[in-house]
Amino acid sequence: MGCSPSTLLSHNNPDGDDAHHATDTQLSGAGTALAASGGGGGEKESSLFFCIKLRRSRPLRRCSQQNGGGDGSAGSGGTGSAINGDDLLGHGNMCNQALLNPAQTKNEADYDKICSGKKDSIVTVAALGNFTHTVVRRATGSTGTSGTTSSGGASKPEKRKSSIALTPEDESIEVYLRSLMDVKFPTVLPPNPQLKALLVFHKSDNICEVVTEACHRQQLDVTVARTKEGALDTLTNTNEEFYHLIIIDARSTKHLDAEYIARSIRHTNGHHFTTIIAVVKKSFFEKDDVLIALLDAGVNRCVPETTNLSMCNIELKQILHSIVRPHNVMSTQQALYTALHRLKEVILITDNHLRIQYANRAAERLLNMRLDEIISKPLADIFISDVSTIMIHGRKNKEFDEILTVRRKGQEDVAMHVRVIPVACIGRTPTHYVFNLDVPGSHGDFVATLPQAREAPRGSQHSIRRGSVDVRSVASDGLRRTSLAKLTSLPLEAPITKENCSPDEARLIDKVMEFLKREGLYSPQMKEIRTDDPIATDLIGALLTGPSLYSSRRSSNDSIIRVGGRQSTCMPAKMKATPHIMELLEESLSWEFDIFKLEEITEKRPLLYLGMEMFRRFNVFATLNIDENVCKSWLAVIEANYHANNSYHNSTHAADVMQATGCFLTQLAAKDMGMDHTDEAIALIAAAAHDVDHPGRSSAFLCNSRNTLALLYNDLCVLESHHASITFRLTLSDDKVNIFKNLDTESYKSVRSVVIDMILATEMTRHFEHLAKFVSIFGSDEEPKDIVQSEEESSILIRRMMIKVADVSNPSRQPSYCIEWARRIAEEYFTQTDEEKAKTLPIVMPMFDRNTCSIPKSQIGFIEYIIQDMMHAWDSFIDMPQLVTYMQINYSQWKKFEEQGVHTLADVKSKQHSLSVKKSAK
Ligand SMILES: Nc1ncnc2c1ncn2[C@@H]1O[C@@H]2COP(=O)(O)O[C@H]2[C@H]1O
Repeated sequence: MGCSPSTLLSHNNPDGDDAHHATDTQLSGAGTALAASGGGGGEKESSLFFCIKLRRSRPLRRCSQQNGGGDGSAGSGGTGSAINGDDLLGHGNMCNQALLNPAQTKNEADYDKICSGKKDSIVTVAALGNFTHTVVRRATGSTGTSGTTSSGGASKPEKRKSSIALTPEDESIEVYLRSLMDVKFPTVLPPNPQLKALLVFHKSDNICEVVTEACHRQQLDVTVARTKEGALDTLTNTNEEFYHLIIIDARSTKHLDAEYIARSIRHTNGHHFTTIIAVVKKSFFEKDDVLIALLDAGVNRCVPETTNLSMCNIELKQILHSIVRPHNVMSTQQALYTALHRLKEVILITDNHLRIQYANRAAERLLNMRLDEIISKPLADIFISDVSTIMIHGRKNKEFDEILTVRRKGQEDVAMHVRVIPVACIGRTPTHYVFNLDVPGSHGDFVATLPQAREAPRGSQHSIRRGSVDVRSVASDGLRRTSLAKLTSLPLEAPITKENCSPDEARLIDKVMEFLKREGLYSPQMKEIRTDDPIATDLIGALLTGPSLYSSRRSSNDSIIRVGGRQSTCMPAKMKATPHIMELLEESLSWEFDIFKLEEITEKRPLLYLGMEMFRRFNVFATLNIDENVCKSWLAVIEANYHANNSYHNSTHAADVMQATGCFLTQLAAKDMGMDHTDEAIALIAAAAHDVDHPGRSSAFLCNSRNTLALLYNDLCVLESHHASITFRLTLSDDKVNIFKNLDTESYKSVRSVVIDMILATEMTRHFEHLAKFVSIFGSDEEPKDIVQSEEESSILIRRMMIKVADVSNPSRQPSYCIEWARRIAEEYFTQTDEEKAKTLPIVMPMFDRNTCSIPKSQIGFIEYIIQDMMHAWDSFIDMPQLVTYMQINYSQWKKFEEQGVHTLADVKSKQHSLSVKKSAK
């Protein structure tokens, strides 16, 4: 046995005695992984780590990662065993492994001494990063070689007795133990600098003094803050400041708000794994809710105040041992997973039944599938070759190394060099297999050179400047692509100009303008509508202008609108997914999906069926940690609260928006811009619920008719506020439909705020503001570094734009669907006008009279003023040229209809009929 790579997936018991843990291989294995990544510089490279295998009864051998192990049995060849700590001990040798920084090793570890071959020598060597200590002790008590602290290791070890047989006079004993503690966790290289503690106490009373003294006894580097601002400043202001442990005085809320401080720390970058302790009054433990509040805020543990130094010391020791150290390890592992995820090489990890459990980004790219399509897949599905020999090798703890053919979704198969390492998290039989795939002969770059046809630019912010399809070649209907220059120059001018100022000042003004645009301080005006186009004026005016326009008109107290108070209790969600429905839903992520067919074959319950399909495809059940039946009931309740008698704003529209959202999420993921699972779930939920309980009348109508909703929301964003509000009222009304019930308080809050934000973004009066912000960020010619925009701010803009586009994507659907949507919305508008007339209410859109209105004209205006720029911007960002293509085709079609004198609903219906007859004749 030599130095063996170990598993990332193993679960070591963090407790237990020190001597035992010194034999753990996890650290050494991971260390070799790092050594490998160090690039094989041999002993000259001080960043490399060597494994030293120490045996009780045989001379010590030293091996580097490069030569594959002391006795050569566990190299990269085919005879290696499953990587397992116990295995190293399993041959009757008392074998320890540890890491040595080679530079230190040469000077400090006396190999000859270690290799003296004395039978009773238990030797442990630990060297950890810049806190390098090599301590070599013999259990007999005679002095071994002790190490020194390298640069950066400022620890002053305290003398103490060891629980194992070490000489009491040894000066490095504390350091030794500390290093030893670190090697016992399944980690690579836990950050092991001087442990730092921040004490947040508003004054230095005796409790604070005892805590401070205890920290000093544990050799913590202590900083004290007296106010919450001071504490938070320390975390954010100082360069790369971090603390392993933060102790907050939570005895009284008068001086310090511990809950607030803890929450803020958790939200500070880089402090997810900081251990937060709250010092509380003894009586505190009687108040369960206070305890929960602190824990919810991110506190790891509450400890009672004490003036007893030794009690405090013991408590602190336990905290360091059982919370701080595992946190340290977890943060290291997290970093490793991140690195693994970004590796150029393809890594897959399966369980012992060869079901895929983990795939890194390169694997997603190779397989041309997204992570959630890969996870849980049987390995046999991604290889054309027979994979049974992998198991056969694995059961014998042998590595596998062969050429296999990999299936790539929608792409040509490819022969890959596949190396498989069996690993055991527990026991000796492999529990997992780690796969490393590469093209034979290539040097890790193959995946990066895969056909880039569907490749998107990488990075967190994606500009829409990159070339998109030349839409002029797609349609020759006179509709011209609006240039991005035009988009970015939406009428956002402020009353200052750049004329007569220096270039520097002009640049500054540009920056300020850019900022102002993004902050929405300047609401862009809509494009000037041609006065000879009264239908467009009516429609666009109604969509983009607030209710004030109508308030001066006549009003009535009377309205037939009854909103809310519909189906709010849980209803049994009966679903009968017939083969027909199932077959149709197979296409549910296609832009050509037939939502009207689904409406028909589900007997007007498309949202339930499509919703379940989307939730399943995007793993929403797992993301929300919720039972499928709860999701089913939720969808059923939401669907029941859409008004089936609305011709447009019914559950088919909701399903359509959800379907479009699913397409966009898929495309974002395919372009390497994918959202995380929670954001995907939120987007789908918001889409499903975004128009729930829509009365089939506009907000202006509700204001004019003094509807209670308009009164409730002060005429502002009446409908959207109502959709968001009722979504949550319905969801929380019954545990059986509460899809959020398993979220913790923080997650629920953030999910809620994003759902609300997305629903409110569908409000059309802010259409150009949202569009302008989106374009100013993603269509900017500046590099993202010049744009002050956090990742979160960017994703807010993307989410808003996504739901907006989905909401009004009907002119970008294939022609027959586009016409049907136009017919439905026109019917709804006409019904509103009918009612306004009947009740002598102000008429919001007088041109939308069923006897006179030209539907093609309304669609031409809608596309020209609302849809066109938005689709170009979105297509340029997400790369879905079909959005623009269909829009162009539909626009031409409406123009033709207009020329042919097609105006009314009856005309459009007859056109629809003749089109469908033509289609079926083909
Ligand atoms: N094809 C269309 N023609 C005219 N107006 C539309 C069309 N599609 C959507 N809309 C309007 O755009 C609005 C977007 O928000 P709502 O769904 O609340 O209401 C929608 C309709 O009023």
